Amino acid sequence: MESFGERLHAAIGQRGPLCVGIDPHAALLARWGLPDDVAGLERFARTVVEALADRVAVLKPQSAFFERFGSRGIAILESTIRQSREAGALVLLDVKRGDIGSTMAAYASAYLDPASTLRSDAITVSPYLGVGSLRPAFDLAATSGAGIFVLALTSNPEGASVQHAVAPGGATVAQTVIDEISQLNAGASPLGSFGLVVGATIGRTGHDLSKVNGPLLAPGLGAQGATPDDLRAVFGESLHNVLPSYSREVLSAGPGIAGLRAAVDRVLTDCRTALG
Ligand SMILES: O=C(O)c1cc(=O)[nH]c(=O)n1[C@@H]1O[C@H](COP(=O)(O)O)[C@@H](O)[C@H]1O
Repeated sequence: MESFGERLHAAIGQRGPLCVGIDPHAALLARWGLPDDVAGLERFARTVVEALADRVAVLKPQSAFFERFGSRGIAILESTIRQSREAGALVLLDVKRGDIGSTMAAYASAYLDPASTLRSDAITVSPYLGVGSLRPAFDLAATSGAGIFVLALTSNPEGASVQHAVAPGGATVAQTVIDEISQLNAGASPLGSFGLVVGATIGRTGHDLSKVNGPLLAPGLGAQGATPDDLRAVFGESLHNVLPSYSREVLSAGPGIAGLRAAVDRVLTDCRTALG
C-alpha cells in the first residue's frame, strides 16, 4: 500500500504544489449568485470539483461550511470527497479535530477508515490536548495509507500567544509539536505522511522546520494577506516541502469553470516561482 506521503509527492510532481480549499462561505455563495441553502452549497461544491479536481494536487473541503447545513450538508461533503478523489485529487478534509485519545480514535475512524463515507486522504488535527492524544489518528493513518496535518503555527494573529509560549523544556509549544511530528516521519522517503500546518502570514519566527521530512501546508495566502514571496521568510531551507493553500483567492474567481481554472493557473505559477 502506498503511503500518503508517497501519493502526495507523486501528485505534486504531476500537478504542481497547490492545495485549493473548498470553503463555501455565505458571501461566496452570494457572489456566485447562489442561494445560501443546501442547493446553493451543492452547486458551489460541484462546480469547484468539476473545475479543479482533475488538475489540482490537493482539494481541502472546509467541513464547517458543510456542517452549517446539518445532515444534508454532510451528505454533500461526502459526495464532494468521493467525486474529488475519483477525479484524481487528494482530499485533505479540514476538520481540525483534537480530543482525548479514546475519542480521537472515533474521529480517526470517521474520517480515515476506508469503510467510512467521509474517508479522506488526510485530515487536519489540533495538537493542543497534547500530540500524544492524537496517537490513534497517527496509527490509523499509518495502517490505511492516510495523512495527518497537525496545526503548529497557524495563520491567524491570535495563534502566537499559545504557540510561541515556552514549554517546560525551554522550546516553544509549536517547536515541541514540530519536533514530535518530525520523529513520526523519520526515515520516510520521498516524504513522510505526517504534515504540519504553518501559516504563510507568520513571517520569520525562528522555528526549526528542517527535520520535519513531511509536507508543510501553508494557508493564509491571498485573502489573509500573505503572498508567495512571503514563503521564503517563513520556511527558509524547508521551502521544498511547502504545499501552498488558497481558498477565497481562487474561489472568488467563480462561478465560471474557466475563471476558476485561470485563477489556479495564476497562483500555481506564482507559487512555483516562489518555491524555486
Ligand atoms: O488548517 C488550515 O487549513 C488552516 C490553518 C490555519 O492556520 N489558517 C487557515 O486559514 N486555515 C484554513 O485555511 C482556509 C483559509 O481560507 P482563505 O483565507 O480563504 O484562503 C480556511 O479554511 C481556514 O480554516
